[in-house]
This record gives sequence, structure tokens and C-alpha cells, in this order.
Amino acid sequence: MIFTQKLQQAWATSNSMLTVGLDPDPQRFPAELQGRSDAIFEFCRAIIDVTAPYACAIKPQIAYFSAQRAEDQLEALCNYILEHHPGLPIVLDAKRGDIGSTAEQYAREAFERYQADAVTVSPYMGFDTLEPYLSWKSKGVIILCRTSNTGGSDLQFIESADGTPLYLHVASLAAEKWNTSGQCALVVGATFPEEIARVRARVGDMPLLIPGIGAQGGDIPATVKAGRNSQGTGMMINSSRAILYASGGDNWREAAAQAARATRDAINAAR
Ligand SMILES: O=c1ccn([C@@H]2O[C@H](COP(=O)(O)O)[C@@H](O)[C@H]2O)c(=O)[nH]1
Repeated sequence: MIFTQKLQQAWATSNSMLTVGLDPDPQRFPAELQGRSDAIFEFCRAIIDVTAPYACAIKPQIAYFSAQRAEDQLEALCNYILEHHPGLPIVLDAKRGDIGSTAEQYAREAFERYQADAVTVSPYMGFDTLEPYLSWKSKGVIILCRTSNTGGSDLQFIESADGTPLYLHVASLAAEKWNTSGQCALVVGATFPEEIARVRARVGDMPLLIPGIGAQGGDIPATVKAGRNSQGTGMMINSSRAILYASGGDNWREAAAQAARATRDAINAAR
């Protein structure tokens, strides 16, 4: 199934726009998993199982796996999601960006090796570097636009002669020229609701991946009001650490489920 269709179905069936981020940090794992060689897989598998009812997508951040030499565990997790939660889109957060020949390999890594439904990419090397991802016609290409970190303004706020900031150029290009597959989406941070609203005004109903609630302190009602599309959906609002590490004690599974449900409910209350 194509990415946007799978996402639409997930929004509807889960009644949720929460994306659960997988940023597994072994130093923060519960005692029962310490020292196990499969700890990353087991931690993330449990998190996926308990939060899936409240989520519209799962977003593994690849650095947390590769830094631990745990790419095999990420592969196993993606297989697990496909088998046990087939309706949940997998968004591989890799923020790739390189010349076309290398981008072809990154696209194969995301879509063949990890069987992701979508991958995050950087737009700053231009359209030819996005084409290898776009040639996978059913796969989502999620382009960095207005990131959630404060330093994002260093470049993304640079204005062209007509006063348009760079992040809005990216939004316009993504909506008007680059979306050759119809599967593009944009990353905009929940820490900047005003910019979310400006991006939404430029891109119609295009899906937005919105990190920055939870540990980064983004405001949920402001985010939802700024980012919802004409259908009242259109967002994958990501929370990682606030869900993964809701408790470091024996009740970590229940605490993660509770955090995911409360976040889903807070998002829905603002719709
Ligand atoms: O602008 C961006 C783009 C990506 N991220 C990623 O989202 C999660 C956020 O984690 P939290 O624990 O919920 O803060 C993480 O994987 C980032 O790499 C982002 O934060 N901002």
C-alpha cells in the first residue's frame, strides 16, 4: 500500500495522530534488560506493542541503532512491525542527503533493507538528490523544512530578496515541483507553531511530520491548531523520550502506554 494511503488508514483506525519515536538509549533501559545482547530489540518491541493502539506511525531514529551496532535489531523490529502491526507506517528517521548515486543506496537501505514506508531527507543539495527516493513511487519522502531545534533558524530563516524565508521556499518547492510521486511530506517542529501554520497555508493537505512535543516542550494545542489540514488530520506528531522513558522502573511498559494514550488524547482534544 502506498505511504499516504497507509497513513490515512492509520489516522482513521487508531483515531490518532501520535507518532511514537524509537530512540533507544541502553543507558536508560530498565534493569531487567541491562546486559542483554538483544536489549534494543526487546525494549522497542515492548514499546511498540503497548503503544500501537494509540499511534498512527512508528519512527525509528537510525542513529540510535547504528551507534550501538544494532542495525540487525532495527531490521528485526521493522519485520516485527510488518508482521504484528501491519497497519502502522514505519517512518525511518535518517535525514539523508547526498549526490544521486549515493542517494540511490540510501533509498535502498530505507525501502529494501528496513522496508520503511517513508524516510526523512534533507533538501539542501537540491532536487536531483531527492529523485532516487521519489523513484520509489509508493514510498514517502519526508523533507526537512522547519526543524524543531533552535539552531534551525540559522539557515532556515535566511530570507530571499522578496523576504521569503528559506523554509517557506522548501515548503513551496515540495508542494509545487518536487512532489512527483505524490508521496512527499514535510518536517516542521512543534516548537514553532507559527511556522507550522505558514507551512500548512502553503502546502494544502500534505502530511506533516511534527517532532518537538514531549521532551522538547512543544505546545500540543497550538501545534494541532496550526497543523491540521482540511480533513482535521494531516499530522504525524512525534514523541520519543517522553514515552520511551516515562518510567525507568518495573512499570515501564504501563507508563509508556499511559504516556502514549495521554498524548493521543491531548492531540485529539485540540482537534
Ligand atoms: O526537527 C526535528 C527533526 C527530527 N527530530 C527527531 O525527532 C525525535 C524527537 O525526540 P523527542 O525525544 O521527542 O524530543 C528525535 O528522534 C529527533 O532526532 C527532531 O527532534 N526535530
